[in-house]
Amino acid sequence: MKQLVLIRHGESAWNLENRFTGWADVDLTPKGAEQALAAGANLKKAGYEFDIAYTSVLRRAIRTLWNVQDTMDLMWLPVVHSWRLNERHYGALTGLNKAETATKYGDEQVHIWRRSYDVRPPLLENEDERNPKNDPRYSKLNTSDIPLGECLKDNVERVLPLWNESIAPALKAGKRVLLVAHGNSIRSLIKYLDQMSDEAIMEVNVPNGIPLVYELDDDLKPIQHFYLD
Ligand SMILES: O=C(O)[C@@H](CO)OP(=O)(O)O
Repeated sequence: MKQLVLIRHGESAWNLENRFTGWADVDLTPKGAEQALAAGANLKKAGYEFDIAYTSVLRRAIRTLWNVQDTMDLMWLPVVHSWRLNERHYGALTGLNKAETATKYGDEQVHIWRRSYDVRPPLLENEDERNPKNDPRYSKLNTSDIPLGECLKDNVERVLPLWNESIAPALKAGKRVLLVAHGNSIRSLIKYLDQMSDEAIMEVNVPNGIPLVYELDDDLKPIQHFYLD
């Protein structure tokens, strides 16, 4: 049996302020940091061990991983940081308050932006200071890989190369994998693993800081999955 544990980062400052976050690099709240410590404690208590960890290049996921590693006495664990695990890029909505945006554009429009599979949010202008090309951590990416706004479909297409080229081979080699990422990058993996329809995946909400354990067979087909709460 192959073991994959997915954790969405703990509560972030913009989760608390109800703002569209995407690639904005906001930190955890004190509650989010506690959620991450509790996730590590629960994994340790249940006897989980890991050989490698994957996370995004955003601090709310990285700090969540650090807290899990610290609690589990696994600070030595090899860690792969990949932009492919970043949250879905929220385009021009990044930083706006979700409730205020719903008042301005209507609940239905905001629901489409948040939960339709293949409708992108309004894109960033190329010159916008929030364009990831201005951020050194993305300087080595091809311009065509740098998003100005993504729907979940785009996120799935971004995550799968990392799955195919690195995560799946690690699992097949018997490594126990811990992956700490974001609501939509984890949704992308769940959709792929459980072969969910474009509609069904949009109903899945991944809670902050609760380990989601996947037990996989040798072909990486899920045997079962459950939250470790
Ligand atoms: O703001 C975001 O980046 C995400 C996750 O918090 O929000 P949503 O629930 O709309 O996917």
